[in-house]
Amino acid sequence: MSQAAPAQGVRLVVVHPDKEVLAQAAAARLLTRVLDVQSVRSPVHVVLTGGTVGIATLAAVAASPLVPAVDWSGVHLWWGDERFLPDGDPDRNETQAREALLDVLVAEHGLPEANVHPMPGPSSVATPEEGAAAYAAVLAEHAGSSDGGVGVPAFDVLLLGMGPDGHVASLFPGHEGLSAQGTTTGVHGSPKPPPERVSLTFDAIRAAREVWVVAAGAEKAERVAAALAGDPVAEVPAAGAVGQARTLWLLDTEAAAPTPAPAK
Ligand SMILES: O=C(O)[C@H](O)[C@@H](O)[C@H](O)[C@H](O)COP(=O)(O)O
Repeated sequence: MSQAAPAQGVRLVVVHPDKEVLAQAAAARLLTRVLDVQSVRSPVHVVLTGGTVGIATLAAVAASPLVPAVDWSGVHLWWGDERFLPDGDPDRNETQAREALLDVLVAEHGLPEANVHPMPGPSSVATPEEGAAAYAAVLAEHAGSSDGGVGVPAFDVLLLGMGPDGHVASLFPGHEGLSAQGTTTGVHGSPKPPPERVSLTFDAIRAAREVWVVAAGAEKAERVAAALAGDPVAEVPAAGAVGQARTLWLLDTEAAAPTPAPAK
């Protein structure tokens, strides 16, 4: 896998006072971006992320007065990764997203259940690899001509949280998933529990029109700085999270804090 992420599109770094404001701002940005895209094309494809900031963003969307402005019948929701746990498990990213937002969108705002595309878990497949293969097939079914032949829809916004080790989705430093071929990969030995997961690959992530990395907390600052400095993707996977047109880093002040230079 190439060490450095390909330079493509514009990168913006936006710093917010704290993680609550970050989630509110990311939610408002997401809703207005979906509205803008709907004014020129349909459907709109959005990739969701797990993690505390990702789920807080979805909860902020649910509380927003802008929700009724979106035609949810024309929105498809995907995941960047999923913990390989049974359907309904409280630790699944899907479960947390449904509780935070999706249940209301389906029940009250016309989001078709068929437009919600969760990654398979042990309730329907035997291994993370089977889950990855099944998800790749669904992604390919929805791929348009504008995905550059990658085999995924042209994701309009792909949300990613970032771990303190610089991982995004379930792509961890030094793990083989970083160089996985295709659009999805099974993950074993995740340093962040649970150990088994399903993840999009970088090929899928980089096919997105826009990639938004949301990160909060002092424990992220050093890896945020490393990613923004363009350190090798194998060391800081977030450095590889680049969108075709735009990459946004949406941070709170703690995650954006300058970090001391390493001792000589
Ligand atoms: O399955 C997961 O846990 C997420 O997809 C993962 O990639 C998460 O986004 C980061 O670990 C950041 O999580 P926090 O925002 O909670 O630090």
